[in-house]
Amino acid sequence: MTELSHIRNFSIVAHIDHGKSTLADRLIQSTGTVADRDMKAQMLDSMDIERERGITIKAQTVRIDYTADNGETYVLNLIDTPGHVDFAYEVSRSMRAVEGSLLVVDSTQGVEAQTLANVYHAIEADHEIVPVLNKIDLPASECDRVAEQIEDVIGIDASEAIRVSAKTGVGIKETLEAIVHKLPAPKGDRAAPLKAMLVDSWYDAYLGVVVLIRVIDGTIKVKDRVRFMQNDTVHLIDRLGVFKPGMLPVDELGPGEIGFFTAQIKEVRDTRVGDTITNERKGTDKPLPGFKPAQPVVFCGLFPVDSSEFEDLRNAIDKLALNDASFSFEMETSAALGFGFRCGFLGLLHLEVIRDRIEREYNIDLITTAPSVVYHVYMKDGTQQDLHNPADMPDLTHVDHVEEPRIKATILVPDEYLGDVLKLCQDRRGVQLDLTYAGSRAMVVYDLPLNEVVFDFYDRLKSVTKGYASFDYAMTGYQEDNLVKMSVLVNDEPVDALSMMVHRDRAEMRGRAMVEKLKDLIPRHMFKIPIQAAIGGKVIARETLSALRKDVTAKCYGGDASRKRKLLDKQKAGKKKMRQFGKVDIPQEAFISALKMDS
Ligand SMILES: Nc1nc2c(ncn2[C@@H]2O[C@H](COP(=O)(O)OP(=O)(O)OP(=O)(O)O)[C@@H](O)[C@H]2O)c(=O)[nH]1
Repeated sequence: MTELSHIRNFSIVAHIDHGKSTLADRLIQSTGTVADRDMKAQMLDSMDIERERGITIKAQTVRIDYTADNGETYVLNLIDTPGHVDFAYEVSRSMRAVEGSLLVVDSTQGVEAQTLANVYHAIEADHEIVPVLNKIDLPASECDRVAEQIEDVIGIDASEAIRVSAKTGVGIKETLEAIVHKLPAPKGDRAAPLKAMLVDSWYDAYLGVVVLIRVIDGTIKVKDRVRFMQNDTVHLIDRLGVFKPGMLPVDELGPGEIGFFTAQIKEVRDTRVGDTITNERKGTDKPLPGFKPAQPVVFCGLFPVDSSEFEDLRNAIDKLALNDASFSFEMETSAALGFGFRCGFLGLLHLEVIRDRIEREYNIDLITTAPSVVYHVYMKDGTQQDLHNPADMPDLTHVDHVEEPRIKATILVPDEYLGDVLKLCQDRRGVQLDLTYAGSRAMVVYDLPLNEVVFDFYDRLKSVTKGYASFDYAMTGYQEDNLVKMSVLVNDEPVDALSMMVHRDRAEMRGRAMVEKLKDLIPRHMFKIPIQAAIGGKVIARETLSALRKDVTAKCYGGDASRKRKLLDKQKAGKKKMRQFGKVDIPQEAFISALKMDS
């Protein structure tokens, strides 16, 4: 139990790659929280995939004991927050558990789109913010310019920004002192009934569900019976502790403290982030304002390439979902792809992470169908349905109108690429909301349909700006537009996995691009194959794949059966990565490639 005046709770906000994890590592290391020999670079990024991609996904936390220059020892609780736009929701909720933030900006780069997005979460959570200029060891470091930019663009005082090199350790002591002296101590009442915030939870193979909490009032001890107020369930605390960063048991957690407990909870789904935890008896009657659960916004189908792996895929998805309440799934059958799952994700990165993990950790080859957003379809009979899969779009004659989700996108980009960025946004049906300059960088704000962003917008943005643009977005709401389902027919058979929702004005262009691509991607067969794009019954684009003139086996001399068989076997092996549609084999890459746009 630590006195409130000696606790500081904080998070670090930064744009990707500006050095958040490196700084966290330094703070942990310099305070002796982890012995040097145990120090692995980037302690806080626990999952392999995160380490490989260098991004932090799951919020983690660590308790640091620091003896300040005034001789007093403080407990500093750092909650690590994810830096990527898909996980904005996790950022905002973990911010509510702390009182302050270090705002880390790479002094060779300056403020980026995610710096802004994340610092706004901190401002919204009423944080005291300490600016930190990182990477001052690099020759390209421009602290004065970047400090000025922080003041101009974000509007907070950066005159006392701490100059740090998380790499060499310069400025780390100053950072620790600033945490103690500039960030406020938490408030709370020890004598009040228990009130704790459920900050995060995850599944551990040995312990079951581990719950991360921030105690607001009262105390929590092992063997306490606690109530989850939103869920209205009661659990017996069987283990209580803090992260240093390994799990260290404690007897009690009091106001202002951050720690974890386990209570024989089986599934992450039984724990709602943002829930208020109180005593079973004589608990508080004033729960904390709850968070809204994260809603999946991007959906796609995941199918095993080899249909005999369906059960393995089910097993993999079940396991992944145990630890990720924001990932949703249901079984789906596709005429073309067989049995699979329709899955919902927070965004494209989330999708990629899950797909990679299934392929890598569970060794299952997947076909991913086009990512789609959730449309609101209003029927003529006055009913409304949420459309998660373009293949399920009702017949147009019954549809009154369709609404699609829109986003507000903020893009920061060096001047010289601005023209290309504006063109890209315009091509994606964007409406410009704002354009301002901060030094030699432009900040553009666009209202865009999420649908136009989900597939390859990041890739396109990166390529037209040579990687210099940064991007962030937030959902703004739904808006009606002229949206229709485009189906694709190969050899007169509809390929449901290639259906997509498009804007009517762009349908022909998209249809043409799609059939042209498919013509290149589908190998020639022994017969002519028409490839068509259609809206309702109307064909809007058509290509024909001509027939193979020669039999592949024709080259073999008439009687040599074994050679002939070898050749056919070889063909068969090549077919493994193909799916059959009617009489036509379509290679797996065709599904992804055909959906990429070249605009
Ligand atoms: N030269 C120099 N490099 C640094 C410094 N701090 C971090 N880096 C490097 O910058 C890169 C990004 O640092 P990270 O700590 O992974 O950045 P991050 O902000 O945690 O990134 P995400 O976890 O992806 O959000 C790494 O290659 C670090 O080694 C510094 O002070 N000086």
